[in-house]
Amino acid sequence: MLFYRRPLAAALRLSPLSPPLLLFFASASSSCSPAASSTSGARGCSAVRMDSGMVETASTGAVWSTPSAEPRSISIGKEIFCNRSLNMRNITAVGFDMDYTLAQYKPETFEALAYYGTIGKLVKDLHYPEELLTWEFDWKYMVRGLVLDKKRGNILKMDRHKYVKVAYHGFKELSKEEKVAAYGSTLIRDSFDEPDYALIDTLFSLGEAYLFAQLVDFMDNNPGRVPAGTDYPLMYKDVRSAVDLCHRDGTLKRMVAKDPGRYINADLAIVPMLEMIKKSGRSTFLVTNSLWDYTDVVMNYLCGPYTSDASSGLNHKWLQYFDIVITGSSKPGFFHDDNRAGLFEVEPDSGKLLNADIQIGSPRSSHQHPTPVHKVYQGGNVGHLHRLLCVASSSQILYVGDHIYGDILRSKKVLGWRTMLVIPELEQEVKLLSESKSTRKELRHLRMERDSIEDRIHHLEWSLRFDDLTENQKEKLLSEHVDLLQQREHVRRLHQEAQRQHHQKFHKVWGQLMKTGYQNSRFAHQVERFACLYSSQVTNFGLYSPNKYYRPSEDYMPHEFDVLEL
Ligand SMILES: Nc1nc2c(ncn2[C@@H]2O[C@H](COP(=O)(O)O)[C@@H](O)[C@H]2O)c(=O)[nH]1
Ligand SMILES: [Mg+2]
Repeated sequence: MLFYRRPLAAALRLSPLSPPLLLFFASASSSCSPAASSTSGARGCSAVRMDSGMVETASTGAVWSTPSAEPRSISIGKEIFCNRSLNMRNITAVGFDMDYTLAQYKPETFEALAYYGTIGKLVKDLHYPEELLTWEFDWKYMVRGLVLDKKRGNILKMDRHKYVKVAYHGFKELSKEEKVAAYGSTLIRDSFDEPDYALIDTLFSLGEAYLFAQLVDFMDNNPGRVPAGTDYPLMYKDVRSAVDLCHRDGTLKRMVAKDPGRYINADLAIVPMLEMIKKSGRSTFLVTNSLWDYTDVVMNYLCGPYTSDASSGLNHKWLQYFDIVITGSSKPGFFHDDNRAGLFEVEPDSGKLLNADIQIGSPRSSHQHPTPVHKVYQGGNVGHLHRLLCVASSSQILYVGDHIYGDILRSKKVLGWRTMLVIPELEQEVKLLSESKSTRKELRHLRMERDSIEDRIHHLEWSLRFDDLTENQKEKLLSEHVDLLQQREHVRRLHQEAQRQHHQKFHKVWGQLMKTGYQNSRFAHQVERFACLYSSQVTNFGLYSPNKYYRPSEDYMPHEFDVLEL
């Protein structure tokens, strides 16, 4: 049966500020009291259950300043790692992103919601076959840092030089030859960027990447069953539009508002961390792309144990922990100086937007609290924020976010903000890494052995070129050569298998997040370049002194590894 394409349904073009949506969240508020939240949020417990298998939420609520008899040690999975030195004494304002930074979504429920919502729209609005409704989502399959090749229907993992090291067509792994044929040309180095490629650089994108792979497989095996005229890029576009709509039309947010604990990990350490920052004399701010009504739902849930009483739903008390809140910020555009987006004041109870005809103080030097007239805004740009915060220099701002492009790259590169990237996957990665010391040693030995055999082979082949060898000598060298080739093949296989097993401990398909083979992955490279600090959870920030001087570890070049026996 053929399904015909029609232009993207008008339904896929809702305005982000659609009034019904704002109204919906205003009326949904009563269902968001702590009493209405689900059991999985573990609210009120002294520790939070690790639901996702990926994220261990911080969670006794203890912060650095909590009095304790013994000095606390920080487990490696909760450490803050430093790429570029940062003295907190120079920081006068600490800002936070909300989604996937303060609010850690549970992928098994939240991303599943996005996945099934997207399929619903593909079938209903874009005439994909109903069979898609029976598909299932493996939320652990895709990882951050992957790149989708929209034209070829491939999913790629690259190293820091943008060499494709792992590649799948749908769910079928490409052979080495196929990889080289598609991506091996060193003359035409692809940038692997939009519009032909899509970067899976936020946890929000895991579902759409998985669905794309499923659709590629489906189309290959059932060419007549996707809407006529559909090819891989168009399929990606359809998925993207449908995901986008799920974020805008309430498919996701309505469900989260009904039961935040089902979709978001509660984290009792958020409020103590924010309080500690404020007590240290710094301003705090929130800049999120979410609109006010949803921001209020999520923040009320996250700060709820400290601010809610039985009679109130969304009481906005969480606002006390922030000096400025900017919603609907449209990052990364927000960070562009030439962004002319208007700034609106948000009236918290009604959600009404008013023109922000504000009297904002001029920049002051250091450690002075801003005294803005209002607290909650929508839109605007970084210039507005600087004036609201009264910072003298952008390097006095530390911003914590989860999205390299949306939160970190531009804010650091162009504005000079200091940045911290939240990478929930890191907790598991460092744990496995610390357990794999002996395997890594073994891998290094195998690699050295392979190198040494290869050198002997080359030497032998060189010797065989000389004419003055007797037949006897030649025969001996040739038989040694055969032996060495066998040995090399043996060690190569051992090494390859050990390497494969080592990577599979991290992820069955894509391996270690921060590495591809021996090289840093493209994702790791971006973390290194753009994030001053990085850590598994935002609340790890509360485990350190607010005046800490973060210093990077020593850099090493390849020659130093051998000389220093690292
Ligand atoms: N319209 C779309 N919105 C999206 C998409 N992916 C995520 N989102 C929304 O962005 C904000 C992220 O907020 P922040 O706090 O991290 O700045 C949140 O409301 C998401 O729902 C998308 O593809 N389209
Ligand atoms: Mg975010």
